[in-house]
Amino acid sequence: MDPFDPPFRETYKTLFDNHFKNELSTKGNKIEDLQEANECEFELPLVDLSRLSQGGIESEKCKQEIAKASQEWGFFQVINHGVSHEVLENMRSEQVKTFKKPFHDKVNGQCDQLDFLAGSYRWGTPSATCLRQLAWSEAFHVPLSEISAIDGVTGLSTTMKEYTNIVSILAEKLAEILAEKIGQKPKFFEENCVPSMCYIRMSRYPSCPVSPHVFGLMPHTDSDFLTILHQDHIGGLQLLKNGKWIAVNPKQETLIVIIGDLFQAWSNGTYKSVEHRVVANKLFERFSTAYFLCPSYDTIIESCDETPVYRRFSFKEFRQQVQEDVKNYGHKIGLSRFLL
Ligand SMILES: O=C(O)CCC(=O)C(=O)O
Ligand SMILES: [Fe+2]
Repeated sequence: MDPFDPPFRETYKTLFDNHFKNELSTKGNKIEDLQEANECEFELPLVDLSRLSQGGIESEKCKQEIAKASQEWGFFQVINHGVSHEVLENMRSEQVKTFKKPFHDKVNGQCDQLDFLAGSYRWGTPSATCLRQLAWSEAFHVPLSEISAIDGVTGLSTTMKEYTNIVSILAEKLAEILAEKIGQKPKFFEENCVPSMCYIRMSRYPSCPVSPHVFGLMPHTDSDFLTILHQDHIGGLQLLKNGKWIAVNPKQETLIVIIGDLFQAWSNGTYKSVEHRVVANKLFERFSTAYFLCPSYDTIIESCDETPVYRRFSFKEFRQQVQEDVKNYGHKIGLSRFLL
């Protein structure tokens, strides 16, 4: 264990003790479905976005691929997305440096010249009642408004600004294409997705000696419109398709697009918000950066279909319901709460 790692073993000692005591009596008790992911015959769609600027039939075909992947997979990869190699690399190296600060400085928000990160640090799962619910990861969860408000004095803040400026344009462009394909107003995102609600999550998954007994990140769906994810070369991200977990293998220079719950509701179930998770790695640490496209709290999510599957709700209502369910049941229930 490195000195900057969160104290997983000490803090969650009771969960570890209970788990391994039970394991001796029941044999196994590991995350039993982990093996399936590698035996996958499917290839996650890969969309070349350079065709969007060609106009005409190529651009139209590209838009159709984006919509099809969002319907069939709720997950796809993009290349030629407009985020340069340099921007991706800078973001990664600044992120690595930040996570390698002493654990207590990260918790107390006392990282040198990184005051804007204060209060944004998360690690583990405070509500976990068993080892399977413990996320073996740490993250900085930073609203865009925090980033834009700071003067770019440090490497990290300048790099984050640069990164989010360009990724937010990409997120909005993809969202507009998806809106157009279901007959919703493409301008919706420009009008409703304000920077104070969109955020970036920088994650680190330390190497995990007790893998496969814990996840890096538990199975979940994203509570936003869509997420743009950049993962490093280690791997571990998986998505659920037809009841099977499928590995999203790292591919250099690609970004991953994940459809969130709000798009599923707004499209009346046409686009899918699928479960995904991160498997902890025994030997290597892993880094990822996720950008979440979210609307303001009072934005109403309502399908334009004549026979809606979900009742209309505000984003605030959705978030409150998720928080309440997590508190009462230990996990998110999500969109099924809003079914008609
Ligand atoms: O780190 C990853 O690959 C996935 C992160 C993720 O799913 C999330 O932050 O919601
Ligand atoms: Fe996610």
